[in-house]
Amino acid sequence: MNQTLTEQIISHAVGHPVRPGDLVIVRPDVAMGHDSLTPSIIEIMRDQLGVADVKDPDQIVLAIDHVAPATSVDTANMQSTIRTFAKEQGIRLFDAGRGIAHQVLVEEGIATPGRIVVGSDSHSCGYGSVGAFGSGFGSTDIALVWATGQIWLRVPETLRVLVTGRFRPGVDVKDLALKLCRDLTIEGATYDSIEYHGLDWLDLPGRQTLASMAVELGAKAGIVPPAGLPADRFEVPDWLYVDPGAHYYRTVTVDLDTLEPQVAKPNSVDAVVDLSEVEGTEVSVVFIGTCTNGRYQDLRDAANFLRGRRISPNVRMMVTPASSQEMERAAADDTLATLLQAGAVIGSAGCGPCMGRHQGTLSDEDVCLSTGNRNFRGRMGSPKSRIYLASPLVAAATALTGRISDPRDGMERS
Ligand SMILES: CC(C)[C@H](C(=O)O)[C@@H](O)C(=O)O
Ligand code: SF4
Repeated sequence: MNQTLTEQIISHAVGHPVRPGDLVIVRPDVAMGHDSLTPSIIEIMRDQLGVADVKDPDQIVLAIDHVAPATSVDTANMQSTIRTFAKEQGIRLFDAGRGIAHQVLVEEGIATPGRIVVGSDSHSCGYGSVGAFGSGFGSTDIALVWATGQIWLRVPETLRVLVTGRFRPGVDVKDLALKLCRDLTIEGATYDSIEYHGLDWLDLPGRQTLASMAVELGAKAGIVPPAGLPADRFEVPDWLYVDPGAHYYRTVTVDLDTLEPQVAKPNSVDAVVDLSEVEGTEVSVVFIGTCTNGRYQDLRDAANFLRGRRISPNVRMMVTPASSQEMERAAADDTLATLLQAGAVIGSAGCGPCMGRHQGTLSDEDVCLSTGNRNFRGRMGSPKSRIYLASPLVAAATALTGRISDPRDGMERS
């Protein structure tokens, strides 16, 4: 039977071939919970489902990443609840400072090709970067997985993104992710699984950027075929391969040879334009971080651009590494030092100000250019603030001038 990667993974999990539209019950390999929702998931499991103990502690992973370390007595108490629960149930916990779950589960080899990884977070689609079926679910669904080990799923249709060409200097995978938001819109792939083809050459961080933004198109999952992943870290099961006979209900093509730097304007992820249309817009904050663009390579790109220069005095620049490991790499060479010398503030590894809860919450007056994935009204703080989304390179160029700037100009200068 000819199948997409999505269909292969779900078929393997249920033990028989599935088709789009089938309703199936699967046993996810991993069910992740983080500090924002785990206390309520525990409550649902215990008070509403009447189940005291999780079915399989080895299936569950917990992370304290959203407001980490705690910022108030309330968040501190919620995090204590999570620690106690993890200890008592024998569940693996990545505590504050280790980093964003979506990054940590990839680093730790918990998300691997062919696995089903569900999480209480919409950006769980990012696990598709390693050829897993990663998907976000609501608290009740996750509580059910913890209680029973299982979840029900409707097999999604698969939308194929076919990428040709190569990025030109100054353009990167974030521009591709934003271009897809522009072309498909925020509802263009509702409940689909997106598969990104033509990218066997793309490195893992690039795949993570791309897959993490599948949900911004409404998708249930976003999978990059695992060919080209570092073989020493990721074993690809023999039943998981790109089948030339697979059926995609729709194919969208993007040619990287002609792709320009892209920017999403406030207040929608699909309000995307070529950078030239918003070039010169004044900003007060630049944020580099998140599960989309907070990795070493992102910090490195910004540092390379800013080396030996100071950011504009009109801008505050926040840099939040996605994990302790990524932060360590940035500290081991001159990446962190370069960013500090340029005037950046470095936050503790985690989600940082992405959701506006700490480490750089935006004021009424702020206009932010962020490397994150969402720019809804009030996303990073005040509902009066405004957020533009772009690549780390555009973020660095913008921090330098205090206005949305094209990194290609700076590259020519240096
Ligand atoms: C807090 C969490 C439930 C939320 C999500 O599901 O995505 C957050 O991570 C986000 O990015 O908005
Ligand atoms: S970094 Fe932002 S988008 Fe990613 S999980 Fe954290 S809050 Fe959500």
